[in-house]
Amino acid sequence: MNVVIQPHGLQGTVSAIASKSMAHRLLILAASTSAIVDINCSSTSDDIQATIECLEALGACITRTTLGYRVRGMFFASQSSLADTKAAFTDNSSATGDTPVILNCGESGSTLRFMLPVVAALGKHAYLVGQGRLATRPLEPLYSELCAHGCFLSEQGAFPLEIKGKLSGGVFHIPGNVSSQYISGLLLAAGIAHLHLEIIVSKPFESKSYVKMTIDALQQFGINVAQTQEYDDQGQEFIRFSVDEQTLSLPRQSLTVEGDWSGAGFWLCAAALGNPLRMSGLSLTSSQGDKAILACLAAFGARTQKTASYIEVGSKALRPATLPLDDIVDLAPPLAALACFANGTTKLTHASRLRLKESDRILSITTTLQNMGADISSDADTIYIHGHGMLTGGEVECFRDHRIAMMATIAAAYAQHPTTIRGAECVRKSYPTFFEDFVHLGGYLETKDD
Ligand SMILES: O=C(O)C1=C[C@@H](OP(=O)(O)O)[C@@H](O)[C@H](O)C1
Ligand SMILES: C=C(OP(=O)(O)O)C(=O)O
Repeated sequence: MNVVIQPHGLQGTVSAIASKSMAHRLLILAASTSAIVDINCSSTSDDIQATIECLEALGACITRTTLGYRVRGMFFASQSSLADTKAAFTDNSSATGDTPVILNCGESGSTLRFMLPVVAALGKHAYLVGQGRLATRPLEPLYSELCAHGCFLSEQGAFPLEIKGKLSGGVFHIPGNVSSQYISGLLLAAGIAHLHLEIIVSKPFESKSYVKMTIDALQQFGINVAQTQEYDDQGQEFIRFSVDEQTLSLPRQSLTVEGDWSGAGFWLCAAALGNPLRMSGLSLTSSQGDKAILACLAAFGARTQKTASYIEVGSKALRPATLPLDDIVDLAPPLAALACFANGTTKLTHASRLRLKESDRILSITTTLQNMGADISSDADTIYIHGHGMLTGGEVECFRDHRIAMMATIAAAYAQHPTTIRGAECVRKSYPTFFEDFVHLGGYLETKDD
């Protein structure tokens, strides 16, 4: 799908979609019980759907309800005591059977990096497949650590990726600067398989709030994760996450997937460019690191107002900012778009892991915004946006990357001339209703076939 955006400011109120990061975690945990768990989740996406399909292939049954999802855990048996997930795990021979299952992770890095340890925890034999850039996104050292702890995996870098064996507990070493999803996946696996597991995470530890989200999700299922800060023999600091052998317990009531700060970042940055815009459904006490968008907007000089029921952002004269991305990597696209409209040089630092996403996002951000008239450059770890208070508009590709399509759209609404965005359907990965919300906020859009 190609869309043509005419310059026209956005205004009004929009509700946040559900956090796909939290949806993955709660769905995986609910699916690993012997019970039925209701999860309130106001929206879905291709990535959430990929996780659901993998969990169904592993034996869970997940149906869409008016409020979200009803999950019947993979160890559910009508006669079983709902609380006794551990016994179900041990007794259910089909859970450790050797008949391979095929798990399609779509383009979702989270799904792949969570499913590998989860499948290993279940002792299942599986072939994981996926699309787009997923096969070549890094798996090291999760891959080697799984191999060192009882699993066999086929060669990495291509699909299908076979995994078999049963994950054993022990100590796992993960550097903190490749993907926090390795740590989250292992913690989920420990909760599911009642393992004693320790993860030593070396510094720098980036995207750490995503691990906090995992710990919060596990806590909702009664699993506690201890976290300590320690020093090795050379005096180097590291973080140790430890999980004892614990059994998943069932939440007493239905769970709720909170609003998504990462997707909200696009609308909140747009609000700093023109008319005030309000967002509902976002929690200020969320563990999502991307709630730091409000601090980033303040650094640009935008006006932000927080109330119990909504967040409002309004424009003021924008100034450039220097912002480290290490804990807010998914906010790079909207922040880069916003910086084009400030006068002066914005630096988005600690950006190197952007190269490991659905596209090489340092390349896709700079190319896309350049094609819309931006003065932008990069080196290995920083994006420099030399803002001139305007963009011209133009014609751009999305690199099959949802966050690039959404970045181009908000930038286009405030550019001087129309912008054609090619391949805009990729927003489905995280935010299928993005263009509906854009139109609801007053955006001018035409769809155009090739
Ligand atoms: O755990 C998660 O839900 C995510 C972790 C982050 O990835 P990395 O830790 O690989 O940077 C983030 O970019 C991704 O969109 C979602
Ligand atoms: C990188 C992302 O997700 P994932 O790693 O799950 O593919 C994203 O949503 O921007």
